[in-house]
Amino acid sequence: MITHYQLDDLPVFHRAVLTIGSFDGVHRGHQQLLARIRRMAEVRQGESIVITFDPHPRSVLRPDDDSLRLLSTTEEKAAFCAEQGIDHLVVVPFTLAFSQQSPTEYIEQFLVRYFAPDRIVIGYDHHFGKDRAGNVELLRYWAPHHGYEVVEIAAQEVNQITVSSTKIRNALFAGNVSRARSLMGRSYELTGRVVRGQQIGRTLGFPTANLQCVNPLKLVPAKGIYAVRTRIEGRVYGGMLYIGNRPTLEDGRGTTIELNVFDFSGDLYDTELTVEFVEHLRGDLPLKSLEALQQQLKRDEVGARRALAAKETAPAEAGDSDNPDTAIVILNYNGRGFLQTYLPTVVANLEPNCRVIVADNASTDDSVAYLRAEHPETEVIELAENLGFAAGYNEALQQVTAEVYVLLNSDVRVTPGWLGAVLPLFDDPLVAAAQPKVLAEHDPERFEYAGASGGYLDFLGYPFCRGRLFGHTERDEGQYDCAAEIFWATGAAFFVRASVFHALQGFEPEYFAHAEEIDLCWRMKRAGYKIMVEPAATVYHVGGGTLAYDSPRKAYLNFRNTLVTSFKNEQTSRLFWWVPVRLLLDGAAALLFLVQGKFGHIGSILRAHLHFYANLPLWVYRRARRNSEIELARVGPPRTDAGRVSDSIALHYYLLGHQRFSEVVIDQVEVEAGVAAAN
Ligand SMILES: Cc1cc2nc3c(=O)[nH]c(=O)nc-3n(C[C@H](O)[C@H](O)[C@H](O)COP(=O)(O)O)c2cc1C
Ligand SMILES: Nc1ncnc2c1ncn2[C@@H]1O[C@H](COP(=O)(O)OP(=O)(O)O)[C@@H](O)[C@H]1O
Repeated sequence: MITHYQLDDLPVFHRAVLTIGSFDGVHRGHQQLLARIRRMAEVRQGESIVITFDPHPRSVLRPDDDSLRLLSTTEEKAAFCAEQGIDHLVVVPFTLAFSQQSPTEYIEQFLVRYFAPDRIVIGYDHHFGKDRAGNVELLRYWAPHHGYEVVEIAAQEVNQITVSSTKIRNALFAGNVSRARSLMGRSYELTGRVVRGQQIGRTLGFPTANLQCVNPLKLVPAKGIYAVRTRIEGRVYGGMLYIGNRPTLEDGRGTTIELNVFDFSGDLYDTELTVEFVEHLRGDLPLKSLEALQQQLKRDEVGARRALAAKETAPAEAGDSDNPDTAIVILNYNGRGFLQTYLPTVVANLEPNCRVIVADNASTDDSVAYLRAEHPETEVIELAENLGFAAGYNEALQQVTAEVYVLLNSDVRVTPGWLGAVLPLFDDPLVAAAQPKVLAEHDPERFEYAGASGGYLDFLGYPFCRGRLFGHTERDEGQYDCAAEIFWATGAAFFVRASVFHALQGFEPEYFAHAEEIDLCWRMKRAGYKIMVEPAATVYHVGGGTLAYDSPRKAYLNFRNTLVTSFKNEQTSRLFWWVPVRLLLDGAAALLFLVQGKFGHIGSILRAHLHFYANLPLWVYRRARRNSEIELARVGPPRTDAGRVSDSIALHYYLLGHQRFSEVVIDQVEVEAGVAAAN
C-alpha cells in the first residue's frame, strides 16, 4: 500500500474504487467494508483507495471542542489499511479552505480531478462541501456526467460501524481492553516518548518508564493497571502499565502513564515505546505507604505475568460478535424432564459467541442419553459423583474456558434477548456478576422466590430480594425494572466473569446447595467488584425443583449456609455482637415454626447451629484463607454498601407488616445498564 499526504503528488489512478471517511480505529466493521472495496477493485482490475483527512475535520471545524479522542493515529490507520490489502491511502490535509468548497466544487475539483473514480462507495448519510450540503443524491446526479458509479452503504451497516466505534470508545473509557480487542480485531495500542519522572520507581525495585503520548488526541484508557506488551529494539517484552495520578504519592503531577518492563534493564529515556493493552488488572488505589505500594507492585507483577501467559495460550479471539466469549453451563441432577422442557428455550435463544454446556452431576436418570440423542449441539461434561451445586460447578467450570459463565438452573425458561440484555454489563471490567429478572414459571405475573429482581442483604446478614421478602413474592408491575447495583445475584441464572470466579476459588464447596451465590457475591464485592441486575432480560424459574422450598432440609441448608456466609464475610469488629443476635433471631424463628407446627424446621435450625459450631475451626481457617484471596484479587475499595440495608428485614416483615421491597428500601439507586463507568 502507498500512503499519500499531498494531493499534488498523486499518481494517475486506474479504475479507482474509492471510499471516504475517518475510519478511526479501522475496527471490524471498517475491515468488512474495506474488504468489499478491495474485492470490487479486484473484479474491475482497478485500484482500491481510502480517502481520509488529517487533522480530523472536527478539530478544524470546532477548535474549541477538546472532547475529540481518537482510536488511531494516521500512522496506525495507514498500517491497518495496509493489513486489509488496500492499494492507496490518501491523507488529505483538512483545512478551513478545503471545508468551504461548494459540494459541486468538491465533486469536480477534488474527487474527479484527483481520482477520476470508477466507483464511489459511500455511507447513506455521508455529507460533504460547505455547510455539509452535499449528499449521496448529489453524487448520483453528477455520476453520468463524470462517468462514475455510486454505491451506497446501507443504513444498517453504517449504524453498525458507528455503534461499534462508540462501543470501543466506551469499553476503553471503562478500561475494558479485552472488549475493545474483540471489537477492533486487534489490541489497542498507545505510543509515547519516555520522559523523566521522580526516579522513585527504581528505589522500589520497579523502574517505571514515564510515557508522554506522541499524539495528544489519542484516547487514553481508564485509570488503572494493565498487563501489556511492548517492543524494544525488535524484541517483545511483557510488562505492566499504570495510568493514574498516583494517589499514594499525592505529588500533583496529574495523570501519568508509567510502564514497568519485565525482564529488561537499560536506559529508555527519549525513546519511543508502543504498548499493546492485553488485559485490565485493577483500578488505581491510594496505598498507605511506599512499602504498601511496593507489595502491591509485586502482586501486580504476578497478575500481569499470569494474564500475559494466559493470552498466549488462549484460543483464537472470538468472531465478529460484540458478545464476550460466553458459556451457559447448566448443572443437571436427574433433571431430564426439565431439560426436555427448558433446554430448547436456551438453544433457541442463543446469540453469537455463546454456547451451551450441560454438566451432569452423576444423574441416575437418562439425562445424558437424552442429551446425546436429542441435543447433539450441546456439550456434556459428566461429573463422577453428585457434588451438589457448589462443588459441582467448581469442578465443571475447571473444564470450561470462557470470559463469562452463565450458570443456569435446569428449570429455567429463558426469553428472546435475555443474553443480549445482560452481557453488555460485562463491558465494565468492575462488573463481576449479574442476573436477569426472575419471574415464577407457574405464576408468571409474580417474581420468583430465588432472586426476583436482584438480591439484597440486611444488616444482620439476612438475604431478601427486590420483589421478595421472606416467603412473600410481589406481582411484577414493572416497579423494579431499572438496572441496579445489588448485593447478590441469584444462582438460578448467574452471570459471572470467569476470571473473577476462578481468582476467588469459586463457590464454598461445603455448602452443597443454597446461599453459595450470596457468599461468592459478597467476596466479589469485598474485592471491589460490582454485582448487577438487568431486568430488561426476563427468565421464568420453576424453583424448588430439586429441593422443595418448604422442606426441612432446605431450611437446614438455608440457616447453616447464611450463618457461615456472615461469619466468613463480616468485619471482625461486627462478629462479636453479631453471633449472639443471630442466635436470638434464629431462636425466634424456631418459636415461629413451633407455632406453625413445623417441627422438622425447628430441628433444622438446631442442626444448622450444631453443624456450624462443630465445624468452627474449618470456618475460622476458611475465613482467613478467603480474606487473603480477596486481597490478591482486589480491584478497588469494597463495594459492600451497595445493596445492603442498615436495618432488619425481620423487623420490617414481622413487626411492621411490610411485605414489599419498596417499603424497606425507599430510595432505589437507579443505574443505567451499560454506562456504569469503571472508575
Ligand atoms: C503496575 C503499577 C501499579 C501502580 N499502582 C499504583 C497505585 O495503585 N497507586 C499509586 O498511587 N501509584 C501506583 N503506581 C505508580 C507509582 O506510584 C509510581 O510508578 C512510582 O511511584 C514511580 O514513580 P516515578 O516514575 O516518578 O519514579 C503504580 C505503578 C505501576 C507501574
Ligand atoms: N525494566 C524497566 N522498565 C522500565 N524502565 C526501566 C527498566 N529498566 C530500566 N529502566 C529505566 O529506568 C527509568 C525509570 O526509572 P524510575 O526510577 O522510575 O525513574 P523515572 O521516575 O524517571 O521514570 C526508565 O525511564 C528507563 O530508562
